Amino acid sequence: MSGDPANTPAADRRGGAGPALHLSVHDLACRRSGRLVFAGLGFALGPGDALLVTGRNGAGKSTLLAILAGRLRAAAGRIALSGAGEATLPERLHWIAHRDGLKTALSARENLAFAAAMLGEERFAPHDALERVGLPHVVDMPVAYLSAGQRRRVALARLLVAHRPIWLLDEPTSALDAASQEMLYELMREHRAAGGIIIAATHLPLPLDGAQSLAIAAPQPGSQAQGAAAAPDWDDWEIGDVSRASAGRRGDP
Ligand SMILES: Nc1ncnc2c1ncn2[C@@H]1O[C@H](COP(=O)(O)OP(=O)(O)OP(=O)(O)O)[C@@H](O)[C@H]1O
Repeated sequence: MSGDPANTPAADRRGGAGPALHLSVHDLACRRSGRLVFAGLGFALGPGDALLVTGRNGAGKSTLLAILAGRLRAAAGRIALSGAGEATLPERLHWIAHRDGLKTALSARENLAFAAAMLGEERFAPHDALERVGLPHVVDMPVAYLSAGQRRRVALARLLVAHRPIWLLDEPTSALDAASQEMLYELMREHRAAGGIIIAATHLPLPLDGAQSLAIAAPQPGSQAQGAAAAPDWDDWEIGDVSRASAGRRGDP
């Protein structure tokens, strides 16, 4: 399939055949090891939108992404997803975390084939995705033999082997040289032009035109995470439907 947004059908530009996807977060709070990490976080994103999440080390940027990915439970708040049909939020997103999640004994191609099989909605073939991130020469090399920047690029190639309309990117430029950063910026531009949503946690400026900003600050002394985490329920919610509260899925490891 072509990666050129101009060749993408209108339904695909909205992230699928259904209605446009919207994601909103209201009054989100998180505790880790009993300590309140953040409280009162909120934002609303639609097709083509981007959110830059900033904050000092330990502010909770990765924690926010992990909650959205369904890996951590929020202490309070609501996450509303509409336009996803029967799909859950974790089923509609890619999460490129600090750890690359690659199997070191497998080749780059095998890692991407595995990811495509796991994620479904196949898009680029593994070889084509590796070509796109500038790594056609390492397709059959075990990931253990790759440099940090090459491994990061293989991880980023996962964005291309399966279609997911929401990208969660944690320090996406980490270990990338200048040319690879430009490649990533182009992928992000194409994704947004095709109606995708990007949430990026970063310490460095990223060229995401018109992006919203969310600066996570330390919670005020005495602030509370009100309410209990609800059971996960990722139905097709309407934004602002406050009667249907949700939080993440699992407790802190
Ligand atoms: N596995 C864990 N168990 C308990 N607490 C954790 C765990 N991992 C992180 N934390 C705590 O959660 C808080 C938020 O951490 P997080 O990694 O989300 O911060 P961050 O803003 O992404 O930081 P950085 O800029 O350093 O990447 C920190 O206080 C950290 O100590």
